[in-house]
Amino acid sequence: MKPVYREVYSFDKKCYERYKLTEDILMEHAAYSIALEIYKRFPKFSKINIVAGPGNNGADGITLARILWGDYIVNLYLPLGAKSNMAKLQLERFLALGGKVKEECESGDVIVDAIFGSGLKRDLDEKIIGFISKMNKAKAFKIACDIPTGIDDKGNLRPVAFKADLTVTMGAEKLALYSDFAKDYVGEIIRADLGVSFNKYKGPTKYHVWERGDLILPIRTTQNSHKKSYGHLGVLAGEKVGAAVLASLAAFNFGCGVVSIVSHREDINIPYEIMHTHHIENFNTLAFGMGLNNHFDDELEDILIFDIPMVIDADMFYKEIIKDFLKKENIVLTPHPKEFASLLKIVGMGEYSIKEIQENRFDLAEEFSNKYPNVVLLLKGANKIIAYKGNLHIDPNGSVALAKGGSGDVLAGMIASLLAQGWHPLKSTIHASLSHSIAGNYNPNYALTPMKLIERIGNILPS
Ligand SMILES: NC(=O)C1=CN([C@@H]2O[C@H](COP(=O)(O)OP(=O)(O)OC[C@H]3O[C@@H](n4cnc5c(N)ncnc54)[C@H](O)[C@@H]3O)[C@@H](O)[C@H]2O)[C@@H](O)CC1
Ligand SMILES: Nc1ncnc2c1ncn2[C@@H]1O[C@H](COP(=O)(O)OP(=O)(O)O)[C@@H](O)[C@H]1O
Ligand SMILES: [K+]
Repeated sequence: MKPVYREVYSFDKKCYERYKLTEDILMEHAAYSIALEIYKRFPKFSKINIVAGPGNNGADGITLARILWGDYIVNLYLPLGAKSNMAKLQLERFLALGGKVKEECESGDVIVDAIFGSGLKRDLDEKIIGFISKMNKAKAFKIACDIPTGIDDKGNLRPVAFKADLTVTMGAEKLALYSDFAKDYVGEIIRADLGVSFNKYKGPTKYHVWERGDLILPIRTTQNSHKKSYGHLGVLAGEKVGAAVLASLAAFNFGCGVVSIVSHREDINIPYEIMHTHHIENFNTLAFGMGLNNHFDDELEDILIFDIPMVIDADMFYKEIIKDFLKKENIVLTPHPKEFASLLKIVGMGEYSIKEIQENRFDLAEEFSNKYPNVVLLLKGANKIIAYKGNLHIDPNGSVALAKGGSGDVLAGMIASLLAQGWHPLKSTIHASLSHSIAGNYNPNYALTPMKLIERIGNILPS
């Protein structure tokens, strides 16, 4: 689990004011950390093209050009000139070394984007958009300095961005690097220290990114136990029974001792290992909403009274009664952006389009969590956001292979499985999400189906 931050200016300030470092020292470390990646990956005299902007992101790029000069063929471009004091100083140093600023773009082995970093304020203009488009088309290894140019502090594209293979981010990782939009642009992310240990640089944060190595699986440790030691989950089946079947099978494969489908219909086919009942009783956990439509509408008041953990999904986010479930403890909500829009409307937090939800995912998840601190919210997407007590936990480990009907039903079943096995709602949600993401990394990425995903839950190796 690694901390991420909305901004790092306050940490840079701490370096200057408390630790007596200078801008020059920080910048030297920033540029040197990119140089190290180039030294590691490319032989001497490879051709390195560096496009530097007018501010301190550009100054990092110019510093890099000076460090590499003599060891590599360095082409430095300054399409907007050098404007900040540091950019001007770094340019003087580069020129003193015999470096030259190029006018016309050449092909190369590496392109470094140091146009804009954390200072991006508005949409890029046509000239820069043209530049970025050329850089993106070039056949070279692409490195972004701090953050790919065009991605703003919320992680949105303004309106295009540099498509990096590697982002070397300065000081601490920024939350913006983990937006759904940024996922196709950041490439591998490496954090650079700026002259003091990360432990001295960083501060407290509400934002954390979870990695594969953090995964905890529900490995059984007690031989003297029986099926009910691992919980009895009830999954409500409504109009689309398949959704409940997928959730049930996922829960069963993820360790839940007994799983039952509750349905008022007789004519449904249920896999042999899943039980079928008509009544909601004897469960220690419930999952419902997936494929439900209006089935069980008359029973939702009664379900409210049960004092057991619940995973609430899909169709439930369109019903007014959802407000009452939010007052309970041990509730996990798993909306996708459209369902989240409906939920926000019902609870009076505003009317948002799906686009607006996606552009404000972090803010809205945090706001919701502050309003409903008892509830765990998992907002689905390319990078899942899990919000609890105003903190955001981000799972960026999933892949586009999961973009298939039924993936979400599997996820709901997996969370419910861990709840049924007695785990805390936040822990259940984080580790079910990580497992779902890891199991969902499938090659070829168009061919994953929910049934294959369920099968793969059993093949995740403990880390
Ligand atoms: N202490 C620090 O501040 C450090 C900063 N560093 C680097 O400095 C960067 C931040 O530097 P700055 O604050 O100077 O910001 P940037 O260099 O990211 O951008 C600021 C400049 O770009 C212009 N600008 C912003 N948006 C624009 C747009 N859409 N079109 C045209 N011009 C636009 C601004 O007017 C300003 O001139 C970081 O991303 C990092 O790379 C590192 O060297 C480490 C230390
Ligand atoms: N591009 C993607 N990258 C990573 N994960 C994705 C992507 N698209 C979808 N997912 C994940 O797949 C699941 C899809 O859920 P959902 O849309 O509710 O599907 P369904 O309702 O059909 O089961 C979510 O967990 C989501 O985070
Ligand atoms: K950049």
